[in-house]
This record gives sequence, structure tokens and C-alpha cells, in this order.
Amino acid sequence: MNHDRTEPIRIGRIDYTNVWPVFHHFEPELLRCAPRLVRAMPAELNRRLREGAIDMAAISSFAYGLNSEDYVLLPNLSVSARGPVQSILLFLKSPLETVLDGGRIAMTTTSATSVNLLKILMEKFHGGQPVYESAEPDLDSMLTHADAALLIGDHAIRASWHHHGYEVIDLSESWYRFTGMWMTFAVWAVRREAAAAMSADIAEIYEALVDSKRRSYGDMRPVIDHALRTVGGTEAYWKGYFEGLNHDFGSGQREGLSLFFKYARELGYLEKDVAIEEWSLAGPVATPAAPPQ
Ligand SMILES: C=C(O[C@@H]1C=C(C(=O)O)C=C[C@H]1O)C(=O)O
Repeated sequence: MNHDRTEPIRIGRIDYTNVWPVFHHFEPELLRCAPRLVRAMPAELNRRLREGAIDMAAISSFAYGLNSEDYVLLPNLSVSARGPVQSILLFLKSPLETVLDGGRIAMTTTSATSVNLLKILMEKFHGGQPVYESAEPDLDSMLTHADAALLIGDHAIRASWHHHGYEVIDLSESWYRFTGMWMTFAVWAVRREAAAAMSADIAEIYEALVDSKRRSYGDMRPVIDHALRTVGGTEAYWKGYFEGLNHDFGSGQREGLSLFFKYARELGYLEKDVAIEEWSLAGPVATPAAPPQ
């Protein structure tokens, strides 16, 4: 299902708070190319981009790894952390030793990156062999059957606010402790044929996203207010949450992501090596006008 060039370009937006700094000031209706915005959970956007039902999206970094030959990355945009992230959480009903020794872990259906990060941490770094199952992101129902539950995004944030008494492991913190590296959870990917056919639209959207990110980082207050109004929690919580997140994609994030792909490959969760390829801005917008003849 490739893009019909008479239709507006279709963009996927992850329906979790972690992407807000990039989208908060992004106003598609003000853009010349008038893109259509589709909001969904990461796993749903991963699927729609793969099927060509959308042209570009913030998707799970692991989904980029699975289909990298079909995609290019938008430079300098990601959802990353170097240390605790507070929204990629493993809730333990049983002790970690029990979980590692054939215990059952229920994993949210909304994720692709974090489920594989969990497997790397459990198997490579802890030497364990849990049994994994997919489940709808509801902590109570997950833990009626399983010894541990993985939640991400706002599902993890809301669950962490409840006094459930479970031990909680922040997977981004574990990754940092074991590797000393950045962890990149989401990237902005564009289907190759869309990048070729609609490069001017993509350049316009890209500049608007980067501008939105720049404004959010200049003043996180409006993003925090929006989170308070729509999700709840406290101002201190959201301030700390956005401080722990990072939305750049530079050499540190790239190295961390390459290591993540390497380990996923080693364990057989990726079938091939991944070459990370960023979209070149040498499209019509970035190319200077030809000098007069
Ligand atoms: C940091 C987060 O990163 C997310 C994790 C993803 C995944 O595990 O596949 C995908 C997109 C990101 O929104 C989060 O959900 O809180």
C-alpha cells in the first residue's frame, strides 16, 4: 500500500507523553504540505509504516532495525535516555532470581524496542531464561498470571504512581549500568519511496519538528502543563520526567543503538546486521538555488 501522490503525506505520532517535546509545537495545519497525523501506540505505528499505510512516523527503534532497508531516519530526532527513563518499567511480583530461572514475564503489546531490550538484559546480562508472553498493558491482569510485567510509556508511568508494592526495574537504567551507553527507544523513520517522491514535504515537516523540539527545550513549561492537565501527576514528576528524556540523535545515541542492534542480532532477535542510514537534507529545501546563468 504505497502512497497515492494526490493524497496528503501521512505522519504517525506515538500516543505517549514521551514524544511531546517534539510534537507539542508542531502544527500540521499550518504547513504547506498539510500532512495527515495518525496517533497510535508504537507497535501499531510500526505495523502501519511497514505496510505503507503511513509514510513517516516516530516508531520503535527495533522496528527500524527489522526493516532498515525500507526506511531512512530523520536526523537528530529520537526518544532516548542515558540512565533512568521512568517509563520503561519491569514490575516484579516474584524475586528477580525466580523470574530469571524460567519465570513468566508478561510484556506489553504496545512495544517493540523494550521487549527486546528486556530479553537482552535478562539473557545476556543476567544469564537468565524467562518465558515471555504478550499481554494487554494492564498491570493487575498481567500479574495474575505472570511473575513480572513490562509496561512502557504512559501505561508504565500511571502504574508507577500506584502503591502496588512491587519491586520495579527501570530498563533504561539497567542498560546504562551494564553498557555505559545511551538507549534509543524511538526514531523518526521515513519510507524510502516517500523520501524519494516527497522530499520537499519531508523537509518541510522535518524543519517543523525540529523547530517544535527547539521551542520545547527552550521552555518545557507548556509541555509540563499539558501533561498535568491530560495525564495527571505532579509538576515535579513531569519536570524530572522530561529532564531524563532526550530527543536528539547524535553520535552517542547512534553508538548505543548500534550496540543494541548488535546484541539483538547475537541473541537471534534480529536476523541481519543493521546499517543505520539517515536521510540527507540535500533535498530541494536544503539545496541552494542554482546561480543565474
Ligand atoms: C521511552 C519510551 O519509549 C518508547 C518505547 C518504544 C518501544 O518499546 O517500542 C517505542 C516508542 C517509545 O515511545 C516510552 O515508551 O516511555
